[in-house]
Amino acid sequence: NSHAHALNTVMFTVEIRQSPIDIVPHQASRDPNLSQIVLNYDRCTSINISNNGHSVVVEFDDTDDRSVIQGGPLDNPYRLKQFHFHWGEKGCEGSEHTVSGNSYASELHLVHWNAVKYKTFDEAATAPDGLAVLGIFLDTGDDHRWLHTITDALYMVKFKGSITDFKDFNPKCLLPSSLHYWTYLGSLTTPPLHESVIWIVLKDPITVSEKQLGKFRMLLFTGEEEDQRLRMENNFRPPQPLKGRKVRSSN
Ligand SMILES: CCc1cc2c(cc1OS(N)(=O)=O)CC[C@@H]1[C@@H]2CC[C@]2(C)[C@@H](O)CC[C@@H]12
Ligand SMILES: [Zn+2]
Repeated sequence: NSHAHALNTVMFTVEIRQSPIDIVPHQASRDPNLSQIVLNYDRCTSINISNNGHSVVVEFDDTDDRSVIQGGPLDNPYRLKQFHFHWGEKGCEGSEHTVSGNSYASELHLVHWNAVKYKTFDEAATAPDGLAVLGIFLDTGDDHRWLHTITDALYMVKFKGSITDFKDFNPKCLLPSSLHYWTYLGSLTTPPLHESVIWIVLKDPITVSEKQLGKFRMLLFTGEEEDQRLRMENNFRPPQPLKGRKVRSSN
């Protein structure tokens, strides 16, 4: 009958490489073939900052290879497209990846795409080697010297759907001192959860103050026209099953 027919045409996607994950350092394998990652952000061009209803996003001009990440697990340079953050409602949780079960207060994702193999970001976002996301943990402590450039702009993008110019910001100022990393094959952490991300998670966090982090929590999930005002917080996905994947560690 039609019901049985409908059932056997339903597509089931098998999810085997979902993100984030809990990273257990002593279970990660040191791979001598893993070179250091190289970030060429010196000619990067930020364009705007926006609230997409999930996070606050800074977008870059990705029409050429002016800002790329390469080396490490990557076979070719990947172009910087955007960065965004995930955070909690209180300091003890907010990151997406955890380390031996421990969360950080926030996590920064620098998103790059494989413009050598794919024509557009959206096409790359559905390919198994399409995206490379550099994850950086944020710890709470002293003020971060450069984060104010971003937190001072957040009041301009309070509502979902708001966007404003954000020029000449170089994300190099958000990197920790060491580029040691863990790497594994994973996915987007929000729907449609495409399994298209080579994750590179830096071992060392950067430090920001509670005051600076608090400014992210004044953003809203909701738009200006909506009567409900939902504070943007806890926009992180919990760790997903490893399903036999290997996490590799840089030297
Ligand atoms: C990696 C950063 C990123 C990209 C995308 C999402 C989420 C993302 O953040 S995360 N945390 O790095 O996974 C969810 C929406 C996705 C987008 C990639 C491009 C799309 C798949 C579009 O084609 C349609 C929906 C889009
Ligand atoms: Zn993210």
